[in-house]
Amino acid sequence: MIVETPKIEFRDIELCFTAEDGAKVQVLDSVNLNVREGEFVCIVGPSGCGKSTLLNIACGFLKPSRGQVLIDEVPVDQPNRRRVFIFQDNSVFPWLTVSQNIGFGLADQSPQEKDEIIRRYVEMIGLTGFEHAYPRELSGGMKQRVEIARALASGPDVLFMDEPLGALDWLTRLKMRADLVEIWRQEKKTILFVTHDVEESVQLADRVVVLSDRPAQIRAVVDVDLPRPRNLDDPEYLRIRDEIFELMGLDHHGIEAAKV
Ligand SMILES: Nc1ncnc2c1ncn2[C@@H]1O[C@H](COP(=O)(O)OP(=O)(O)OP(=O)(O)O)[C@@H](O)[C@H]1O
Repeated sequence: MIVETPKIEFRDIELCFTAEDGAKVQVLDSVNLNVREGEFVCIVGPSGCGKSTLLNIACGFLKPSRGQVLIDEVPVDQPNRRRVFIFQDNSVFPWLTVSQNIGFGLADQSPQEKDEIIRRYVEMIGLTGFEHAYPRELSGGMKQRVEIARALASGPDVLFMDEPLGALDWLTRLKMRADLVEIWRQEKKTILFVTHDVEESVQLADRVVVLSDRPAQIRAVVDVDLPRPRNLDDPEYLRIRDEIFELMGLDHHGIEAAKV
């Protein structure tokens, strides 16, 4: 029997912060999770439960109080340029053009290789014609595409994404989700993606990790075994979505009614 080595392994992660008044705040409790190479895993859970904290530990920005994260069987103890973190708040450099932003991390390549990589990612994110534009000339969605392209161009093997579409309007967000699926299909990177949005998680992920209230534990890991691109009217898609809502203690029908 072949036992697959996980790409990312969370082993019994606990994290406590010390608040301003000295009180201990436990954020994560006994989190165990294996992520396979090339897998797209979404993390959902109540606001403030510890989703970002978990990602920050995996990326090496924070040290757990107990347990450890391993990537390729090596304990994570600091950030590494092969693992890129993408935040909700766009952090493209305003003084650089689209091409310069995308090429920013490419110090080891020849000028020809660099141009080729930039061209490839400009095309992939659909910004051909905007190579020389500055971020101030781009919409929010376009800037977020540049951010994703910059991350991919640097050749990471793992992408940590913390609500990367959270600041976008609804329509742009829908489009970006579809684009993200396409980019992931082409690149096959391992992605750990935090979102508030259950629908988004079911559209994107191979598996959805549902966290409990703080201190967060893994309440369930839900497989989304549906072909991509996903049909959002597919009864199985809707069943999985509603299962996750239920796991989070939410009634999807109630939410729909509340929107009216
Ligand atoms: N540096 C810190 N010191 C003390 N407490 C912190 C610190 N960072 C985060 N926390 C607390 O840890 C908890 C988890 O925060 P985290 O940002 O991981 O939650 P989240 O699930 O990502 O939240 P949201 O869904 O609202 O983005 C929160 O209660 C937060 O106040």
